[in-house]
Amino acid sequence: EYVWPTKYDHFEDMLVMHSGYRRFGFGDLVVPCSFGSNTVGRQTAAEWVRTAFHDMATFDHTTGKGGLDASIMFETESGENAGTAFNSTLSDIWEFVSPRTSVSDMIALALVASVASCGGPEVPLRLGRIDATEAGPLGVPEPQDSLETIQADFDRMGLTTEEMIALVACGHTLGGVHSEDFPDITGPEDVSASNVPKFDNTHAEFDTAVVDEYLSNKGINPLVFGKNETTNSDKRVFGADGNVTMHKLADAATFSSTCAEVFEKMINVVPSTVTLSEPIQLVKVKPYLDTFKLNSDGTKFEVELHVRLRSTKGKGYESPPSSVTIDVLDRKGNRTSLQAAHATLKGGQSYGFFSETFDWYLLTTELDVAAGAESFKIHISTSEGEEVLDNGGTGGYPFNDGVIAGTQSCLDTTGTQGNVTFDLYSAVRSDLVQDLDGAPWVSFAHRMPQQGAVTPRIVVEKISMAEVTASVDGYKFFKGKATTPSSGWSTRYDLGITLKDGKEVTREFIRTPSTSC
Ligand code: HEM
Repeated sequence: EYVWPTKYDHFEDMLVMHSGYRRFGFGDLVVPCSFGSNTVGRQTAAEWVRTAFHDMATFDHTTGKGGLDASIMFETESGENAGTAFNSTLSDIWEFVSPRTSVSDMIALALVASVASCGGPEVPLRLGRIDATEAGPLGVPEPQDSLETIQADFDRMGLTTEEMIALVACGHTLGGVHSEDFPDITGPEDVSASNVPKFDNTHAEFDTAVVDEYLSNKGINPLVFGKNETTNSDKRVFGADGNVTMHKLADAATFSSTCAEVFEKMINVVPSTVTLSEPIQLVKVKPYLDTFKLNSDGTKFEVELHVRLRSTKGKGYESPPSSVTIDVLDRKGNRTSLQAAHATLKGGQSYGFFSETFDWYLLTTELDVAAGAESFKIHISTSEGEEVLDNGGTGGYPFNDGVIAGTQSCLDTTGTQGNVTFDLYSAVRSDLVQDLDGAPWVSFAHRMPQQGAVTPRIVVEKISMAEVTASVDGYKFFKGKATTPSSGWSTRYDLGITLKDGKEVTREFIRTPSTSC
């Protein structure tokens, strides 16, 4: 059962909240499938799918090396990765990379989002991929390769002939071949950005056209019907088992379910040292503690709390609850019920792929610092009765009032050329200060440019904080300094304390401040 918070909460947000209230906008780049963030002759959704394949295609199942590990970042100059698609995909996902999101997990998400946006099936998404720090071996099949070579490549990746056929057909239902990168395939007559012969007549629809056109021997796929037989690799691949698999794939439902299976298998091909999470499940009731801070005189906690209810047909609260109440437990054992209101901006709803809808409730309140804030439960009243959610049986959703982000945190741009310094403050509950094992800390995620790659690397630095003289009743203040290249100033940090009994209390994934010191 889901217990809040998890390190993948942010990922689940990116996966599902594409429009409406509190949208994350990751899907915008591939919506609609035919355009997205396209430029002439380029289809972003197709590029994202191709990038996932090329990154994964170097896997060797005998050594467990390679696979979806973002090593493509360092391999874009190699011949088997012709075209600008890879760097363009990596630039697209750049701003979403964080200490909680590896580039390789983002590539997997990119595939899932593209397939969804183009009308394809839901591909389950597991997380936990770890990024390579250098180029891996080569190994992406190329159009001029013989069937034996291509089969040997897929065999090395741990995929059967049937899976090979399906994966190529599922991939090549989108996009086409760029004349600028493959003039030998498209012909020398018109080599231009806009000349991109497509794999089928519906290149922006995730459908069986690529299969149908192949089977009827009447189509436009440049890797099937190309004048140059040498580069007709799709023709060789599709016919590898005497068209048995292609005939199966001609059925729309089979095509859809098979593509979901082989895509899932493809994005889960990871180095043997990586353990992936369970597939991300959409959470039915999810809280967001957006603000939890001390007011100016330190007597109150200022709280802004959202609750997101899934309202997707058949999967959530289809008719709006009559009330959503937050039941707050203070440190003295007292409970207070506070009513959350349906959010009003953009109708208080957000939307995702596969007709997902969510309804948002908001509570803005102040709580007494003297009483403390332990945890909260969520009460939801519907026509069927009242439901009390206690965070998957844990007794409540924690406020974690042991460590609070200091609002004094600020950005100092006057430092060394090209760098910025942050003064980061935390408030630590006074009764915990005597139990500290070492100083309170900041875990700061630097976004460091990396040589040979367009995507930065996340380097996490643990910084000790020192006590400052200011304090309020119940809390002591600490300060730490982090310096980072100004190009990567917008990042995240965690605050934490380690107690003598080994327990850690943290407040995580805080945005760096933009106000100047
Ligand atoms: C034998 C294996 C394969 C070969 C030889 C091959 C070859 C190619 C070539 C030459 C292109 C044109 C690239 C460009 O001009 O930008 C292409 C595009 C593409 N490939 Fe493959 N491919 C193979 C397998 C796959 C697989 C397994 C997938 C996905 C699962 C895939 C997905 C795509 C997509 C989506 C495009 C369109 C890209 C765009 O329009 O920008 N390919 N492929």
